[in-house]
Amino acid sequence: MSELLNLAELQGWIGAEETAQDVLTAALAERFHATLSLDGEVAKLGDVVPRLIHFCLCQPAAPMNALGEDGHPARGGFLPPVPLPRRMWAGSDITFHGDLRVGDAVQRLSRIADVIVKEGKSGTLCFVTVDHSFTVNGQLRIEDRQSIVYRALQSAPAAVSPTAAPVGETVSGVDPSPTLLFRYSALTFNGHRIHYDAPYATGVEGYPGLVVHGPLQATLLLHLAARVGRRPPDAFRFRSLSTLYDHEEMFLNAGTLQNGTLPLWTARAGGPVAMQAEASWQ
Ligand SMILES: CC(C)(COP(=O)(O)OP(=O)(O)OC[C@H]1O[C@@H](n2cnc3c(N)ncnc32)[C@H](O)[C@@H]1OP(=O)(O)O)[C@@H](O)C(=O)NCCC(=O)NCCSC(=O)C[C@](C)(O)C(=O)O
Repeated sequence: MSELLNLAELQGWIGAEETAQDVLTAALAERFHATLSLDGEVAKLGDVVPRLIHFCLCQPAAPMNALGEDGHPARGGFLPPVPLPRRMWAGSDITFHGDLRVGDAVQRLSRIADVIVKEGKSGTLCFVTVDHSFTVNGQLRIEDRQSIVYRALQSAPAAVSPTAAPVGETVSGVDPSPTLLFRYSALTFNGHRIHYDAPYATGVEGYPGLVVHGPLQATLLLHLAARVGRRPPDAFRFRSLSTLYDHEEMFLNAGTLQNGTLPLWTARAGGPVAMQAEASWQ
């Protein structure tokens, strides 16, 4: 384990809670629809909105002087002060109990559920698990268990599986252009520089390009699942296993829908699985 990490101290954050409020506006619904190139009509006041729009809601609006070097709010407030600078979204496990609609006043309660350290092939990994619940008028709509991973700057590039991802039964290509990445960052009020600041992403964090957001990949996969399953899934979970960058086309793949479950994954052409996901219907 890295000498910098005091796990017992970081685990003192377990149980910390934060609440946030937001109103789901027609403007957000329209911009989300446009950025994700979704089919159908844009949701209007009172209409059900597309799933995973909740990633755009209740985001912290830290003042400029409260940001860390990576562009996220500095750690040590709600999130534990993990002293490993490279932050990535590792995965999420989401259950939809109901729909969100344009005009909803949404409340998010977030709680630090766990902090653990693992030794990965690329070096020390610190995983922070955050449980979010989204309610409207006191009614639970979404439960979302998010896993964030932190890594050292000097850690080796994550080992990339030599096995190319299989090609799905349904495949769709997306150009993860800097414009798409920027618009998604704006939708989610995410100042993380790895997605839009190429000199920082390559020179400081050592990536070969701008990093494609985990939640963007997840949202694109969920909407592919909704097309294959002919309705939005009731649950969705994903894990980011390798990184995708802006300079290579990203492929969204869906496997075979069986017993109400659909495997999904993203990959670049000839590359390994980047995000592994599963959509399920009750
Ligand atoms: C995390 C990396 C570095 C580990 O890569 P590695 O080679 O070091 O790990 P490993 O040796 O394969 O595995 C070590 C252990 O970690 C576990 N593990 C391994 N991966 C995961 C995962 N995803 N979720 C949960 N567990 C994971 C794995 O199961 C194993 O556990 P074990 O020892 O108990 O068997 C590597 O998997 C990787 O590079 N993943 C891609 C991450 C990514 O691209 N995320 C999306 C973009 S970042 C983003 O969206 C940011 C945003 C939106 O701005 C934001 O800040 O919120």
